[in-house]
Amino acid sequence: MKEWEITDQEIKLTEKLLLPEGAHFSEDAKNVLRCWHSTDVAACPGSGKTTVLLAKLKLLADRMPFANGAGICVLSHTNVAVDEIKKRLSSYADKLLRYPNYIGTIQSFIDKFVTMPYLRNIAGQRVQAVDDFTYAQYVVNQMQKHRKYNSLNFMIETKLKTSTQFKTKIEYVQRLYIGNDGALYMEKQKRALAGSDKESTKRYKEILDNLLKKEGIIRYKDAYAYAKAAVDDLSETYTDLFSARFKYIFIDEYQDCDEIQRQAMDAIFNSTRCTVMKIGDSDQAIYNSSQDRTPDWIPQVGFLPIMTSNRYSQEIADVICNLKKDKTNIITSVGKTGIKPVLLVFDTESIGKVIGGYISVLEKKELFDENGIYKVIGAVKKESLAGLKVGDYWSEFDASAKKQEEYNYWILLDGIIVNLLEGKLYKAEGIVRKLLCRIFHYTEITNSESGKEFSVVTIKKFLDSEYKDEYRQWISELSKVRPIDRKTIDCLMRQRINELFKMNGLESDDVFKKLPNYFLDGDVIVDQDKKIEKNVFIDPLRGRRIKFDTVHGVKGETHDATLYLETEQNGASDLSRILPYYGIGKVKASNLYDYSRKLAYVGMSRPKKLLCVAMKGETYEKGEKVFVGDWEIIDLRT
Ligand SMILES: Nc1ncnc2c1ncn2[C@@H]1O[C@H](COP(=O)(O)OP(=O)(O)OP(=O)(O)O)[C@@H](O)[C@H]1O
Repeated sequence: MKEWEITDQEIKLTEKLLLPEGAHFSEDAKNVLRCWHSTDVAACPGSGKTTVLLAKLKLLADRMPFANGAGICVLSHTNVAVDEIKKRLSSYADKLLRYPNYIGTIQSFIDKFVTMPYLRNIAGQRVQAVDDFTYAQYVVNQMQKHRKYNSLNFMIETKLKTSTQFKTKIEYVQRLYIGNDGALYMEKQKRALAGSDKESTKRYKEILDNLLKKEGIIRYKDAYAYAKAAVDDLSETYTDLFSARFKYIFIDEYQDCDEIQRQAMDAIFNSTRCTVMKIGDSDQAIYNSSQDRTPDWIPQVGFLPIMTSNRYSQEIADVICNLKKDKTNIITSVGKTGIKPVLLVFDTESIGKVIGGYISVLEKKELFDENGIYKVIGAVKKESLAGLKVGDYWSEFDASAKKQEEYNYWILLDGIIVNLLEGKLYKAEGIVRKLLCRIFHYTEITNSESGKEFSVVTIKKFLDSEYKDEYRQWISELSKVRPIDRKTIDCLMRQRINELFKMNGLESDDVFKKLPNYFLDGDVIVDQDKKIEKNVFIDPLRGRRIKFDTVHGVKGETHDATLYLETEQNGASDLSRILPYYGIGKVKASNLYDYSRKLAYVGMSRPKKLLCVAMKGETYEKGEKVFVGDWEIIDLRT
């Protein structure tokens, strides 16, 4: 790899392009900018990791094209890299986003270049991953079609007779799986249903094998296991191609990679032949669930640190550093501002005052920039979960808010195409249901059972009871149709949607004629910043736009002010679970403690100017002494 020489003048130009007026890169950030060999970069929230990555991309873009047609590869967990390039490096976007460069998500990269080629090789055809239900339908079909599966069929029927949990064979089959020991298991049961050498187990495996080789389908749940096998199967000749095509590889948010993703990255990219830079912060690993056992990322010896945070004040840094695993101090370039973090203490009677309390604090601290970013965030939003959640603080919060892309046919269609190309039929099918929900909405067809509009969940039940075979056939066709492009998929979708309406006697003419123009507008470009304005509270005092979101939703963002809401999961609150990191009580065995610590660390490190935390009275009373001095306490109970 070439160790590029970066002049001071170039750094100055990059600062001008990417940093706020008059700001400079710190010395440790400059070290990263000047480093062109493989290394890990570890840094705290707000240290400018994303900005440094963009700066490196700009420096590389200035040097493109590279010798031998080589390119760069930028991987992350969301498409944020692409969005940031478009927003902050717009004049370089064309150059950076085109071949031979690859910028996208880690999972798509692995699916596209590792898992799917492996499966295609085994199956001799393109493979699609389907949902559990569809897969079980295929399994049951096979069992009933061929006599050799009689013993397996008989075993399942016998078990089903005594089962109180399952009513149908499909429900039962959905829960079957082959364990690591090769035996046949039922989910959540410790004892195998049949050992690995038993006839029914062998036949079950045979069906899975047939479905892969003859039908070209796998269950998406099993894709992970296939990825594992695919990584082990990678040949040197194949990985050599990657080292030749990509000379500079940046893996952002590396802490969020799971075991397989880490193995895949190491197997694909040879860090002695190309520059592999892993950038991350192990304290911000929240992408994998609290059940995930992937060990924390430990940056390799000789890693480059970026120690100074450019986002928040020293007062905020001093209260969040206890949430770091090593609890070391965070130095800030902003220094002390005189604004302490604010704790809003409430109880059941006063929970309704929390948002008003936040607005009063914004007012008191004179934060009323009309372009300011004011957010309210919490870890738990799901309405079906018991316990405190974001919606309890604001009754109009909609946990299922739709994105703008759901309001345009072509964007939904492109989603179907992308997922089919990646072999994710189960995701494509989910989008087909979204699309049907929109069309039912515009044609004013509601669910006759409830009288309400269909949701992606209720429409599944409806399709299943009214059009089971037709819908299955439709989805199966989607997985087989070629080529997978706009024209073909559009044609198939229009035909099937019209058939569905005709069958139901809902519409005899072309239903697309009834859809609004904006829904069918082919020129819509989704702007991530202009998602439908759901979950925005317009404050009546100054008209500030206060956006409600989850902690996951604001990862990587910078706000002017953030209100972090206490929420509950599995019978306890996230804030009570972080008290031990401040010396109150002990960290218990549950992974939820460490997960809550990281969630709070990510959420509370978003604001530039003001951090507010809404805490229940009982949690506050347990940890009262922690807050004395460092926090301004506002008791809403009085
Ligand atoms: N050297 C700098 N001087 C001043 N401001 C900076 C500097 N570097 C970055 N910033 C600003 O600091 C904020 C945080 O930067 P950035 O989002 O790149 O940090 P990050 O390390 O990626 O954060 P996180 O880990 O929390 O996602 C942004 O508003 C950015 O514009």
